[in-house]
Amino acid sequence: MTPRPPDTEPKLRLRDVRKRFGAQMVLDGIDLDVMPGESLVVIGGSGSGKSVLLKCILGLLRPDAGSIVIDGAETVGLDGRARDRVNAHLGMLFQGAALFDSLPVWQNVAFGLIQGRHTRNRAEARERAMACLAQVGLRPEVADLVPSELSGGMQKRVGLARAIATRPDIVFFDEPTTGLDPIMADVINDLIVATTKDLGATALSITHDMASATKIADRIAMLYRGRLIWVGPAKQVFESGNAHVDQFVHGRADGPITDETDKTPARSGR
Ligand SMILES: Nc1ncnc2c1ncn2[C@@H]1O[C@H](COP(=O)(O)OP(=O)(O)OP(=O)(O)O)[C@@H](O)[C@H]1O
Repeated sequence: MTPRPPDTEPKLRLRDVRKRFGAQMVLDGIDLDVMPGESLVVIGGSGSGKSVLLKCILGLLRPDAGSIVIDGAETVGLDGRARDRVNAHLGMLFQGAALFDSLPVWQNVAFGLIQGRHTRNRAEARERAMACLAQVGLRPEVADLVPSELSGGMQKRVGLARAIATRPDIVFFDEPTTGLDPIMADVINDLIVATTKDLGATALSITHDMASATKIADRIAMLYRGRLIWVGPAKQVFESGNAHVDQFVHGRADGPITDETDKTPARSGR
């Protein structure tokens, strides 16, 4: 049998993506490719547009112009069922975990399985949820608690279990370590690496926590004033040769980044 050629098509391809709010240009022509199985992290200061970029990719915001191709198919302009079909292949860990407080943990994890019609069988959904909870290091007893009974770190684990429950092709991580102490942040970073590897998934994360970025990224891209000013291997981010990147990743007050809102790299557990 002839070996299958390696995947050379990006899992996610952005071309000239633009978004403005009134007079404020937030995304000013973003080009980005994320290859299958790759983990790419977008870094940038507060207000640099990381969340807007993520929302555009997820279809929660419509770009003013440009193209966002997921698995070879254009997604800009899709809505209703067509968008749901795309999103059924995506997993998302929201900032603050965004769990439903009225539902027990296992139902939070199973939510996407039932909603995305991966299964209609409640017992099967619970079984899958329990397996995902074990994967993120939570004991079975946690399954029947409600999120408010859990610590912040445990809630993040539940959010991660939910993100991977549907075995998505692409997982998105929105500031995954925000609000966690440095040790718990490191545990979550390790789990992110382990679970995405286990799925063979592609990962796109946004963060301003450099410890997290360097731990989970194969490549890092820096967003500044609406543009990706540097994209390169994670290992090179501290020797990028770009003065803006250098200032940001070392968290220096002095340098070419002059806008207060642009220079806020955070350590874990900011
Ligand atoms: N729906 C909206 N309407 C108007 N302006 C918006 C909207 N969403 C975002 N913005 C603006 O776009 C800019 C980028 O915001 P965004 O939330 O993407 O930043 P960020 O890089 O994710 O910041 P942080 O790290 O603080 O979360 C900000 O100036 C914000 O006020």
